Amino acid sequence: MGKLVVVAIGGNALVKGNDYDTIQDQYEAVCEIAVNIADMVEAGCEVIVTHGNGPQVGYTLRRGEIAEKVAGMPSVPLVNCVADTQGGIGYQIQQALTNEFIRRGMKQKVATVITQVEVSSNDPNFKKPSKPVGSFFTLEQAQELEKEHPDWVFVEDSGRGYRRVVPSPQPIDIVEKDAIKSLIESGYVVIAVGGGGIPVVKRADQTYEGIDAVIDKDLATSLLADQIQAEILIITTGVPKVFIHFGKPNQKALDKITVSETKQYVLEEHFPKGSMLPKIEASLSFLEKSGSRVIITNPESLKAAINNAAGTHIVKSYREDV
Ligand SMILES: Nc1ncnc2c1ncn2[C@@H]1O[C@H](COP(=O)(O)OP(=O)(O)O)[C@@H](O)[C@H]1O
Ligand SMILES: NC(=O)OP(=O)(O)O
Repeated sequence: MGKLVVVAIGGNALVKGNDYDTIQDQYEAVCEIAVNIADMVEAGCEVIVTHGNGPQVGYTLRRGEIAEKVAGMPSVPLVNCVADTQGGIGYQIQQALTNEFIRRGMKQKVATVITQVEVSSNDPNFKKPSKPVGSFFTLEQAQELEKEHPDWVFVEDSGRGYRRVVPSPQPIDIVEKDAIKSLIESGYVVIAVGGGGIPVVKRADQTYEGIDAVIDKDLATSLLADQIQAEILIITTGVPKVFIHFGKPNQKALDKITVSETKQYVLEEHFPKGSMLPKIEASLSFLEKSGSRVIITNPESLKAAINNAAGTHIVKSYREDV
């Protein structure tokens, strides 16, 4: 059996241009990433793919709101928007990967698992929305929209513009973890925990109920990687490596760092809250539980990254890293 690797794809990586990207544009972006994932599978890795939905879930929510306003149709609850994007993006990744394996003459099987992720209804994050979704706006546009919709909250998103935010509770349990594990053991490439998973809470009688939120996909991916005892967690995003002094003239790319060095960089505030920090927190959480290595890189570098030739590698300690 090969190394069990969980690979997360950022939702922003799937939208190339702007709000007017089509579904076909998104499929083309997915197809490019599928080539990189197929390379890893061909190199012998057992792979689970997770993905974000930040832009897409915001668009889906907005479509429902506009349909309600213009045509009086019932709006779609946020939790169902998450489920819709999980299914829609999962379908595209599943088809792109299946086709890539067919082209390569590989008999690899692919399946997407609709994944619920348990959160606590008492999570304090329900009271302070923090997860940016949907379009990017200028400050003036955001102020105008806030006037129009007093219940909407906007934040500045890592120098890229203003975005609406929704509650983002901490993931507690991946409900379908055993199904995901069984599929991997049966030889499937599995797509799971899309959009951070569909947020659900447990009722007193132990049954589940959906709740309106968007879970951070890096945190949910890290939890999944721990619960299925993966060896490596790879978080792909828009940059080939993590930097200190990011965006400044003295920025420096990091090749390999330990958990304790990473914690020091967190204290020195090298990683912004809405972008790189959740990835770093997810990485530390995985390494402090079961994981042995986290790689943060862009999708193009995946194959090189598993051969230690690309990306930023975070390890428990240099001594243990052989
Ligand atoms: N210290 C840093 N090192 C590298 N990238 C950083 C850093 N700080 C902020 N970034 C930015 O954060 C982005 C990743 O966050 P984001 O785009 O929100 O994630 P996702 O790819 O999951 O959608 C990177 O593409 C980069 O532009
Ligand atoms: N759910 C989520 O974290 O999506 P993004 O990675 O697209 O922000």
